[in-house]
Formats: sequence, structure tokens, C-alpha cells
Amino acid sequence: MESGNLTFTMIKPGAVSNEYIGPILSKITEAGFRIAAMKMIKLRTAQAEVFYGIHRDRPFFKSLVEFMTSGPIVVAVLEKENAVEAYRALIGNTNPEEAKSGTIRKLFAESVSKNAVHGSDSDENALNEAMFFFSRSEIFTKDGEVMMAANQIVPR
Ligand SMILES: Nc1ncnc2c1ncn2[C@@H]1O[C@H](COP(=O)(O)OP(=O)(O)OP(=O)(O)O)[C@@H](O)[C@H]1O
Repeated sequence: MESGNLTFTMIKPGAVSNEYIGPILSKITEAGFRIAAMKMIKLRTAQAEVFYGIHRDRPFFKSLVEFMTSGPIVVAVLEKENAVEAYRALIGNTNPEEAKSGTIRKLFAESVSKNAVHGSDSDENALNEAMFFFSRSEIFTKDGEVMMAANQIVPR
């Protein structure tokens, strides 16, 4: 399994509380993504601060952390060729008003801050974000192998 075939997503609190988990997962699988790992969790403040640490100095950081810890989220690892780019195309622009029709954010986001889903922006971040929430033995790739490292696999 090459790292370029994996991305990481979160279904954010607003989308979970609006009962959009099912519709969003349908869009994901209809677009040809496999779900390699998935669970529902509630982020603690410290976790959200680390996950979004790159935005620590932005004016929206505090409200972003508060929103992301306000209720349960679904975290998942998705598998598809060229997964990062393909998934960012499927979710659409960060701001739903600018997202193309048919994209997940156009369909399910409420605003730029409550924008339904997260999608990794690089292969490196995809692996780091997947590893933030899952152990390697919890990620089941298509060829029936458990991911051990970015470019190293062993039979299950
Ligand atoms: N101007 C803003 N006002 C409020 N929230 C914002 C703003 N810009 C970004 N955010 C929030 O911070 C998150 C991370 O911002 P980033 O620029 O990384 O966007 P993104 O990569 O499209 O989103 P994500 O990382 O969640 O996929 C966004 O998804 C959004 O929820």
C-alpha cells in the first residue's frame, strides 16, 4: 500500500448532530473510496489543540477548538488512488458558499467554521493524521494487509 492511496477525514460535530453521517458516507463510497478504518469519538480540548496546532495563531483558533470538541465526530481513513487530491475535490472549498455543486461541503456544510468535514491536504499529513487516531493494526487496506509504516506492510 502506497501512502498516496490513503487520506484521513473527520465528519465534524455539526454534520454528526444533523444526522448527516449516513449521507456523507454514501457520497464517500459512491465516489469510489474504501473505508480502511473508522470510529466515532469525542475530541478532548488538548487533542483538538494539537490536531489544529498549525492554526494556533489564527483568530478563529479558539472557536475552531470549541466547535470541534462540542460533540462526537467520526474519524476515518479512506483508500483510493490519489486519495488526498480526489477527496479534497469531493469535499469542495473550505467555504461552502464557494464549494462546487455536488460537493460534500456544498451539500452538508453550514458555514466556513461548521464545514461538515475535514480532509487531509498532503500525503504526509494524511499519514500523520491517521496515526493521530488509529494504531497501524486498526487500518485495513484493500489488499488485506495492515499498514505498518508509510511504505512497509505485513500480512494480517
Ligand atoms: N476564516 C475562517 N473562519 C472560521 N473558521 C475557519 C476559517 N478558516 C478556516 N477555518 C476552520 O479551520 C479549519 C482548518 O482550516 P484550513 O485552512 O486547514 O481549511 P481546510 O484544509 O479546507 O479544512 P480542513 O483542514 O478542516 O479540511 C477549516 O476547515 C474551518 O473549519
